[in-house]
Amino acid sequence: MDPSGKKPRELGGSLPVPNVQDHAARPAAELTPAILHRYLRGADAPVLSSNTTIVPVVDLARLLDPAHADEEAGRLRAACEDWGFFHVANHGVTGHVINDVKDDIEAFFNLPLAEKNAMAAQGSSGIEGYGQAFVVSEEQKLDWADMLFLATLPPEYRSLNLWPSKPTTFRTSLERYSVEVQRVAAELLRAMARNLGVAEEKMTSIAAAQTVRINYYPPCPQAHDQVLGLSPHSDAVGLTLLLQVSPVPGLQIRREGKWIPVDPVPGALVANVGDVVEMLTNGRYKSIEHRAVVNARHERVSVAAFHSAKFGATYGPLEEIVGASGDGETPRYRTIGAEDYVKLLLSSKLEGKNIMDAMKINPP
Ligand SMILES: O=C(O)CCC(=O)C(=O)O
Ligand SMILES: [Fe+2]
Repeated sequence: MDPSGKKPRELGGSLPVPNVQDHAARPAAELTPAILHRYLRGADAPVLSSNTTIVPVVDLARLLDPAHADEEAGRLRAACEDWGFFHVANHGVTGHVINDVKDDIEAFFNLPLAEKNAMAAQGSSGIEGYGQAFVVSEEQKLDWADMLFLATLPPEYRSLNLWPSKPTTFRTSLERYSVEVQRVAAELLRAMARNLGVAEEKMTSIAAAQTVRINYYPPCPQAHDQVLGLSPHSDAVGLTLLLQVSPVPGLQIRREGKWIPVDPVPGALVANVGDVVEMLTNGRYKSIEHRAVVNARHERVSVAAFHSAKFGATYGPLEEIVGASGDGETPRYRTIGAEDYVKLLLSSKLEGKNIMDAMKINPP
């Protein structure tokens, strides 16, 4: 553990891969079988259509209103225990802040490739910047997406050299959005702490740091049903808040062996419990596997804001849940320093719940 709590440098990196937006922009004939092969996967579990299963909605304004807080907290508890995913309505992030960040993201991805590549992640120096993360072998199937991954909070964790300076408003728009979303995360975590009967700080501390992953999924006219925009994974963080920038569906969650679409709800964010909350709650709240599919004709953009503790913290089942001297539930996860946890994450392929499997002890 780094007692200074500073952001460590060499945490691990990702292998360089082709730019997907560039592939998609070229004439179809240039996308040869040899190129496409790196993206093609086999068939998977069936997808339920969105009108058969309804993902829960938590209304943040009601959660913060004493007249409705208890009822809404019950909804939040059920969503965390049973789903791990929910829409957040009335989150209070203004349309203005959201539209600005949307416009600036669109303008960034419309820049010529060379200008975007100037923000590219630098080899093994981390996974921040423009490109693709979590590519650890040449054999691994690739995702049909490019991304811009940036540490946003606290400000001292930022690598500003990788923050686009074009469009000129990008940095201020992203900063404003990131602060607002961190507030939403902290409010949700505070309500979760009350539901769990643990000290608020134990949960809100996992919104102290934030990274943002902006996913750009180009259309995939060939074999889009055999290609994924983002491989199945669970988020290795505390709490994720996702903005589905485009009206195009793509996000799916794994539930009872099926993939369920979580289609964009105008004005709402999508929240999901991450692996760290699963560990802290000793498995009461589950971090659910999810993926993104691609569309044959339409591009799709999403912005995931990941919240976690600052470096220097440790992650493990909370004392209030497992007891200080083994008098509570049996701990089902080991305890690990936040820095070692990030190293474990960055040395792994993005695949299912592999990080959680590495953290499990005492299976039930
Ligand atoms: O694009 C999406 O809807 C999912 C993004 C996601 O799961 C992630 O960035 O971790
Ligand atoms: Fe995710």
